[in-house]
Amino acid sequence: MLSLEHQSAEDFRDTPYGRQLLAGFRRLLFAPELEREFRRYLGYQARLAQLMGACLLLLVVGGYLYVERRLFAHSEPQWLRELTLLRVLQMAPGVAILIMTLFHRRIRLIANRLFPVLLVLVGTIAARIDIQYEILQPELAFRYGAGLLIVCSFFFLGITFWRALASAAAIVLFDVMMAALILPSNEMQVHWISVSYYVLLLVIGAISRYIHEYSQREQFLVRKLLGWVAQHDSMTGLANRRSFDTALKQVMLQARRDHQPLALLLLDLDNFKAYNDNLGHPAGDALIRNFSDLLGSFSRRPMDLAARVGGEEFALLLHNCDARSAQAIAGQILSALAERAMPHPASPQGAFATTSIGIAVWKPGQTAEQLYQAADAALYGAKQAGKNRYLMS
Ligand SMILES: Nc1nc2c(ncn2[C@@H]2O[C@H](COP(=O)(O)OP(=O)(O)OP(=O)(O)O)[C@@H](O)[C@H]2O)c(=O)[nH]1
Repeated sequence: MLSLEHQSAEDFRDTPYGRQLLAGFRRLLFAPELEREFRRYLGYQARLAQLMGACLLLLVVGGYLYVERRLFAHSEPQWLRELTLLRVLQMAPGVAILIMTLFHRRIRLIANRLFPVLLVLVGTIAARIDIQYEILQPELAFRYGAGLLIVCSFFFLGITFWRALASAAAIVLFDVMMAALILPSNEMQVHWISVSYYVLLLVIGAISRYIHEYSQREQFLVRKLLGWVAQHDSMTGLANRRSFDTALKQVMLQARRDHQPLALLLLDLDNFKAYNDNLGHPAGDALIRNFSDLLGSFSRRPMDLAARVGGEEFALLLHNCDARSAQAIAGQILSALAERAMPHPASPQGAFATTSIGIAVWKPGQTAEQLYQAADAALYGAKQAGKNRYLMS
């Protein structure tokens, strides 16, 4: 990794993406939550490759089937019947993949788990056909189909390196087992040449896929980090004004749909200019971070949001929260800040840093702007009434 990138990751160690970039992922495995997210991303990214892979499989196997039926029509009817059945069985997963990739997202997610199994099935059938060709030794033989599928397992299905490796290894293993069962021992010795070829393809495929997936994972983390940066305030890690505005609209829609109350708290640190003037700007920054940390702990449920909406101005959006609960939470915030006892030598309100809070509860028909204005008016009222308190609109 470049030193500049390393530096950026260091700056974002508070995010799961930054932490993962710093921790590294040489084993091609993220922390569990991130790993799930990455696999979903990989599945969606690979949709086109999966469609192409399925079409290719149908085309190649269909072509083989056509030519084989013409070539062997007169010589080995029993083998031909078997071969036709095996080829049709090989085409079935291709059709299944085609159908599943065209379906809804959730079905595709389930389908992604099935792909390694289907691949092993197609590969094992290919190995079985190859062994039969070894026995019959016809003039023209479409052999090493299993080798082709070993390589394909690393590139077409959008499955992780480890799953692809396990699938490819399973194909080789099944091939060895079938050959040991079917071939006489003198022919088995020759078959080891095929096996060594499969192993070589497996190693080449695995190395290329490892390098490819490593850079895919890096890109994924950097993309996620960029998304995070666009939505968060860099100093505090809270949501920024832009993502707050978006979330407010979304949560309001949800509240309207569910007929649930929604509360907005606007918070402004008291006498912050005097704090800066007295203790210096870096100390002011530290107070902002400390307060953000406190406020973040009050955004506990998935649809709640704590944001820094201005210099020393914050917002707390509380889903399914009525006026009584909102006031109780505002009271808790004031107490928690008092408990932290952060000295404020220039505050007329006392020895420690305090905040004022304006509360507004959404009323049906109210727009996001109107709700914000109501909370802002309440905040102004709290300041006018002597600060270090909350006021309902
Ligand atoms: N250290 C620091 N100061 C900031 C930051 N953003 C804004 N400020 C300062 O915050 C101060 C806000 O001052 P005012 O708007 O007058 O508010 P106040 O002094 O808190 O007065 P009241 O709100 O009435 O209690 C200004 O001096 C800004 O320079 C920041 O990121 N870091």
